[in-house]
Amino acid sequence: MKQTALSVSVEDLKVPYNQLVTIAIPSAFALLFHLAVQYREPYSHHFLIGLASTLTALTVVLHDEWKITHSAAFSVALSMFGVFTVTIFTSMAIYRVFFHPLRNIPGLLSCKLSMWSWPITDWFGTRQYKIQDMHKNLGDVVRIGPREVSCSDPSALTAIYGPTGAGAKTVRGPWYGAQSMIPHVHSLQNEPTLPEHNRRRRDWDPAFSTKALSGYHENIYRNADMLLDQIEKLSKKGPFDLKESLLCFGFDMMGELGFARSFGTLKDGKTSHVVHLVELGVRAINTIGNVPYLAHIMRFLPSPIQAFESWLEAAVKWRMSKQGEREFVDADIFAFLLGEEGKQRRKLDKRELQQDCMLVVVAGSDTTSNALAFCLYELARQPRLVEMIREELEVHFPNGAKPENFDVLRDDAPLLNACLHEVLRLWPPVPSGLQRTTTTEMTLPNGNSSVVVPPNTVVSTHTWTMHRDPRNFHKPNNFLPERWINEPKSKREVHNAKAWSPFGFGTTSCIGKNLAYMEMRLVLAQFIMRFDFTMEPADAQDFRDSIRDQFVSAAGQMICSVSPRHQW
Ligand code: HEM
Repeated sequence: MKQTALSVSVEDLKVPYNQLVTIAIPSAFALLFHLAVQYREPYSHHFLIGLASTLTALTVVLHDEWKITHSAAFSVALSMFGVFTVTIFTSMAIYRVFFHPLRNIPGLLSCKLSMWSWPITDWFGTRQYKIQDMHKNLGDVVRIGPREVSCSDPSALTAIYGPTGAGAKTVRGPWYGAQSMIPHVHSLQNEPTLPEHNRRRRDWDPAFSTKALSGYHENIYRNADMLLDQIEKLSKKGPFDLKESLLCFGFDMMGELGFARSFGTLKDGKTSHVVHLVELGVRAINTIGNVPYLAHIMRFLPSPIQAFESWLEAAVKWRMSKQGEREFVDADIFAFLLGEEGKQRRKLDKRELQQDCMLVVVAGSDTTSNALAFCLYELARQPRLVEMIREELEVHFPNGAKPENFDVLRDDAPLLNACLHEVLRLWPPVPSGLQRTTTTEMTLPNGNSSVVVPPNTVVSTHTWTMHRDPRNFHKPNNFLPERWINEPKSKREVHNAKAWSPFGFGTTSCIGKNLAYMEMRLVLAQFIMRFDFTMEPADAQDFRDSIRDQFVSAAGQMICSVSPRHQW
């Protein structure tokens, strides 16, 4: 009877017994090795698949020497590879679901088995909803990856990001490694260990000191004026995408303050290809951040990531060639990072500067402009609230004149500031968790009990869930700025300010918080005083539906009707 390729017996093939043993022994060892190390070495299966491929290739290459036919060698190789990989994946699946130290923590089966469901979720930007649903249905501590847990109890902020205990010993999670693009080259945000991060952060701090921030006033005023003038111009043609104008403001600000170079988008009246490149690059990097080894492969293939990297390289080269030339600002952030200003404790290499360049552009632009867009989206639907803010601000804008010193907006405009706190609660620009990897056992609060996770577990708190949890804020899905001003009237009006963490927590929290507030206050106050604005319900719904979680939030068009107020 004619044998089919895959049903040949060893005897038929005449594969020498010794050669089979040569293949079988390392395979058996490989599997045992995998079973033994898969928790401590979560990527061991990649090494083993590589080994299987090598053995398979060897079988094919050596078929002459082993005196078996080419097709028989191919069949053996294929069967062996199949058996090998199926065994590894079965062993992985069984281990992850039934024997893993996190096996008792509830989670979706797809998450327990692998990280591969996340790239799809992240490409479509629905991570915040998926994790929120898991917390709603399964509890405060849920398993969102084979070795990853998310916590929605606010006291976990101290446990995970706090300066003492197990939190102080954590390192950045695997997502940050993928952001680095170049292995072992990090931005401040991706620096894996806390001591090294803290050393670097000391070089950044002077760029965000009170003195430095007052040096940025002129830039913020000028760019805010350009933004408002551009809005006035666009408003004459009918409803337009207000979010795009706010994005231009965010990018131009960070270009000037970051490395003394404006992106010039406010002048041109539209976002440039660089802005789109950054957005696409960030979306791609975030998507594959779940599977960090993919990021390092993608770097070598033509992709938005590669194009983004080339742009960063050119931007840093340009800035280094302009040492001492200060067109826009006395001392930009890069002046401190390059050691032109202040005392530099650690000289950064060119590739680290590129990573920091990405951090400045991404962390400082999208976050602030999105927060402003979300705030105006909420206010467009609450004209009474807008009137109340105007009443509050009238004193600072007598007869439409601008205040001489915008610090009054910080010190004497509680409702304006409450709107910003509230929008950062309801629509946090960084909605999901900030991964940390434990290096020692960590106890995570879980309602009235707690959960202990072992070293090498990836942990995070889920900002979106905590901000919209009725146990932390009453009517959590409503935009109610008054909650930040008035004392709760009854026990039912829960207000747990400790759950509010849009800027992260601890020593790695946002360095740009004060700068962001300065920009947002200035733009919001002037916009409200200068314009009336509305959104059609359908446009408002479209905007809301377009909001995506791409580590930093992203959103589609925000079509608004804006008209200058005659009093202004
Ligand atoms: C509303 C606006 C903003 C929000 C909500 C926000 C949020 C955050 C969050 C959540 C983190 C922690 C990230 C982590 O642990 O991985 C962070 C870090 C950071 N942010 Fe912001 N950010 C904002 C504006 C800005 C601005 C204007 C800048 C100016 C450049 C900035 C620069 C940074 C930097 C450099 C870090 C890294 C800090 C470190 O690792 O030590 N951010 N931000």
